[in-house]
Amino acid sequence: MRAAWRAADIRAAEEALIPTLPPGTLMQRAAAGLARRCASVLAARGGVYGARVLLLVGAGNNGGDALYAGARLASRGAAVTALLVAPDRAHAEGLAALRAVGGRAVTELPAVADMIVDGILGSGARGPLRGAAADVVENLPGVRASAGGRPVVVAVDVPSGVDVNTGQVEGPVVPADVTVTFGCLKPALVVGAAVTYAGHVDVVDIGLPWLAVRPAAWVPELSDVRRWWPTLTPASDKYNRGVVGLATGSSAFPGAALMSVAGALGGPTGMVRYAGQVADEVVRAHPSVVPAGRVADAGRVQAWVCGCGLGTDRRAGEELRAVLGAPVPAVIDADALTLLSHGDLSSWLRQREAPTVVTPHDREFARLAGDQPGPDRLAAATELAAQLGVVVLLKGDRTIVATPEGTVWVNPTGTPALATAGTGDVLAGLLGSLLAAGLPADRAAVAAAFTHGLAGRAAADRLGGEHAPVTAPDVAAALREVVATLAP
Ligand SMILES: NC(=O)C1=CN([C@@H]2O[C@H](COP(=O)(O)OP(=O)(O)OC[C@H]3O[C@@H](n4cnc5c(N)ncnc54)[C@H](OP(=O)(O)O)[C@@H]3O)[C@@H](O)[C@H]2O)[C@@H](O)CC1
Ligand SMILES: Nc1ncnc2c1ncn2[C@@H]1O[C@H](COP(=O)(O)OP(=O)(O)O)[C@@H](O)[C@H]1O
Repeated sequence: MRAAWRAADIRAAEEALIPTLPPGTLMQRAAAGLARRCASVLAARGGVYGARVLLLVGAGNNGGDALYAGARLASRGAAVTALLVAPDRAHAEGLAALRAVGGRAVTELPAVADMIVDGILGSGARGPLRGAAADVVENLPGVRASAGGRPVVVAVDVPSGVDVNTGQVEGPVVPADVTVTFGCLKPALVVGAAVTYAGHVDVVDIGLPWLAVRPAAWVPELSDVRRWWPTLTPASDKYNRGVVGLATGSSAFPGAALMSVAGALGGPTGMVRYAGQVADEVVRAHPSVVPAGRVADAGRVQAWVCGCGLGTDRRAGEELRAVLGAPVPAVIDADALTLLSHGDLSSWLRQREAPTVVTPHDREFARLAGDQPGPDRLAAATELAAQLGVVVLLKGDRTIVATPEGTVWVNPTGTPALATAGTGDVLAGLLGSLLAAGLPADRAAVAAAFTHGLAGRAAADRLGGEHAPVTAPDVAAALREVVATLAP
């Protein structure tokens, strides 16, 4: 797993480190890593020698990094020009270093550049880009590469125009093909609208120590999910692998039952029970499922999934009560979230001792929290988790998992291929299976979102690419193949 820290925490760590090192060491490390990456990008596009590199240089140290990196590229034969956004506040030593190797400073945007290095703003950004910085960014689309087409853009630390701590984008922004970030990830590189502007993210080691404060977010990796995933042993049987129950679907929404059951069958449990109005359809589609009409009649399970397509009538409310009253972990999704937001049921949630995961998309989140998550999705998910005392899985292109204790995860595997009806039901079923198999609620939620994202990608690949018309059954089918690759 990788951590994304807030700008102020990184700054504090850097300031503690600086007195222990010769002056300028951190910036030189940053600039060396940046220049290395720029050179490899240029090499792939015809070479460093003779390439026209335009540095966008802001008033702070982010501009300093760009200037020193530009000097390194100039000494390898690149034609480097620095556009000084705030000429009287540009990093003086960096500018001198660039000039010493033949680089030029300008105050007007040139018409041609093969590469743009965006050093306007980094972790010192406050609010949307303003003044001369905003003007420069508005005019960037007019710059063309020598061979025609668009210059390749490398962002220094973060793309200029993003909120480093939340990933919010409110005004003009410099979209990057590559972001070279220093020391560690930042929230804007993993969550929020900013993510789409960062391109490929490279972390350069500048010797920053592991920070002693809680990260803004953790980003899981495949190795984490592999480590957590329950394994089969010769002693496994259908009961000790865990049994998951699904109180989902209704006569009005039979598909939600089928999709959630398909998700559960893709998980690690040994048995799936279904309790609901469409048990016949479920068994016809999935003969291994053990059916019942109501939660009370379903037999023992180690976790419940409730809500996908359940409806919001009196019967649905009774089923949700039965699930909330059961002393086993529960996933509360879709219609069950709407039911929760209505009556007295949220107090049932607080009284539960077994772990609960709620899985809202933005509109369901608004029903629970009173408002949509807004631009700071990390904070929104964390606040709701603390308020309800449950794990919150906030769906989106970067699904967030927040615990009541304040630990936050951002899933990196999401794909727009999942933006289709019923994929949330598949996710809920899979999550229930992981809970029933004994994973702690936060790990189960993180592993489910991660694997679900991989399944969305695999389904799209199988149909020909990311724009293929993926459906929820495709995702459920791909899930079983993805899970097969998780074996140690
Ligand atoms: N610390 C270290 O040891 C290391 C740091 N490193 C590097 O330093 C970077 C952080 O540098 P930094 O703190 O100087 O801030 P930075 O992002 O350059 O911008 C500040 C300037 O921007 C201005 N400004 C702010 N908001 C604005 C807006 N919306 N629109 C327009 N202008 C705005 C603001 O102006 P002011 O508000 O003061 O008028 C101020 O002058 C970091 O990202 C990394 O690249 C690396 O070298 C590794 C070692
Ligand atoms: N643009 C997107 N990028 C990545 N994932 C997405 C995107 N849009 C939706 N998803 C994912 O698809 C799923 C949709 O769930 P949900 O809205 O509950 O659908 P349904 O209720 O129809 O099953 C969630 O896991 C969500 O994170």
